[in-house]
Amino acid sequence: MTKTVFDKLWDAHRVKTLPTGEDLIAIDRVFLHERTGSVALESLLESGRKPLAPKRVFCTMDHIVSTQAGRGRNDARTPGGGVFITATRSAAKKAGINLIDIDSPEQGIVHVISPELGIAQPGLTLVCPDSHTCSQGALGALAWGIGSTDAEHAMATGTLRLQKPPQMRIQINGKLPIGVTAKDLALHIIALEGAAGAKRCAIEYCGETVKALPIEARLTLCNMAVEFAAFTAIIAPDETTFDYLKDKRFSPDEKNWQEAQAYWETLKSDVDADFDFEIEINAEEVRPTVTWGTSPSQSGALGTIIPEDADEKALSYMGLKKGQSVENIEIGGAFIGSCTNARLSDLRAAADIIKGNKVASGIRAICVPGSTAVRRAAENEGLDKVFKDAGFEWGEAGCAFCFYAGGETFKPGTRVISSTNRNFEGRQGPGVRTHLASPAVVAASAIAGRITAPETQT
Ligand SMILES: CC(C)[C@H](C(=O)O)[C@@H](O)C(=O)O
Ligand code: SF4
Repeated sequence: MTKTVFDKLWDAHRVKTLPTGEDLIAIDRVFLHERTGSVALESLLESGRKPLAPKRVFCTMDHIVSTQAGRGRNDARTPGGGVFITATRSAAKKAGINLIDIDSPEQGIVHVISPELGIAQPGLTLVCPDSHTCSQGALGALAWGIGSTDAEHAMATGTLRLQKPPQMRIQINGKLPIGVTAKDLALHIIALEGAAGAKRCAIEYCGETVKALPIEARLTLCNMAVEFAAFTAIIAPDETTFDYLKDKRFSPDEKNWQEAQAYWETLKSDVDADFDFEIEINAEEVRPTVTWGTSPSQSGALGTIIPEDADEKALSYMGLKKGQSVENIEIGGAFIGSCTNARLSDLRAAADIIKGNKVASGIRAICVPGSTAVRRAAENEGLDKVFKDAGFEWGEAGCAFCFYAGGETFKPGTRVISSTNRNFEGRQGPGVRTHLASPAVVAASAIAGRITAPETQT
């Protein structure tokens, strides 16, 4: 019988099929963060249990940590949020799991540091109580977001019961035009198919365009799968994946590398493998894309207009009109950050555009690297200086302005161009209007003071 890469990972982890029709799936790694992981960890300890395999459990501090440089990293940006940090720290120590604490040189957003440290690997199952865990499928892992109760169960038993999801193949062929990124591609696909378009499927992204994407861009593409209502996304591992994983802290060492790679090479869909749904995308048609509404599916290529059938409620929140161009809308804020687009390649792309320019007057522009390692690497290249000289704030690693945590935010009503993944009402703060875009478009717009593409595109 032919199998997809997803079938291969699923079958390799199936402990048994239960009378309910669900499968009991072995979980290789659990990742936690202080916002939701602390609940699971504390509940587990309170019930008198410990993780079955503490060395397979990882925890970082990312969601509520202050990302304002120089303000003291124990200072949570949510009023009253500090308790999540202290409770997580103490529970993680008691449980004996791998804790990547606020002051660790490895600290950062879970979906940024998991690949960076080689925790996400091809062929592994990895779960985290966070919806963007699908990002990590970019490395050929079977990774998906769960709730806190399931996280507790996975830690206690090393398994989870699950109904096998349907599968969707998204084949992307053709060359992305210059200046068009994986973020534009993700927004383009979601706009075409709708926010529910992935029908709770496990998506396999494949095709020549995907093969040509570096790992950081693949992570961006898979990150947005949950905004498309997918169970998760996966990209079959290849040479790009193997090269990326060499010498990472948790990657197989030299002694075990060959054996690991030989297994990883088998993790691809058979030629005649069956999928429940198929979508084909022509990458050449993708343009720099920006959302105009309050769902990631409500977007348009720069140069197009907001459609006549646009959702009224979304337009009223966003203060926009049907027929209005998505280009040249005046902004009040710009944010480069998040697990979608705050890796070194994202910061480099933005810095290239910003270099020698100034943020337009009246605009609050912020760049928050996705991890402390990204921040360090960026500083070694002098990117922090490029951002600061242009008038950007330069933060410490964390989720920061990707989501409103109750503390600092943009002023109500501010229109923000943002490299993040969610533009729901109030996502970045009460009344804040979010336009999702690539780091390049965020950078160009911050300089222009209005939504615009980098010069290569105009
Ligand atoms: C806090 C967490 C549960 C949440 C998620 O699951 O995605 C957050 O990361 C987000 O992006 O909204
Ligand atoms: S950066 Fe944003 S989307 Fe990603 S995990 Fe943090 S809050 Fe969620």
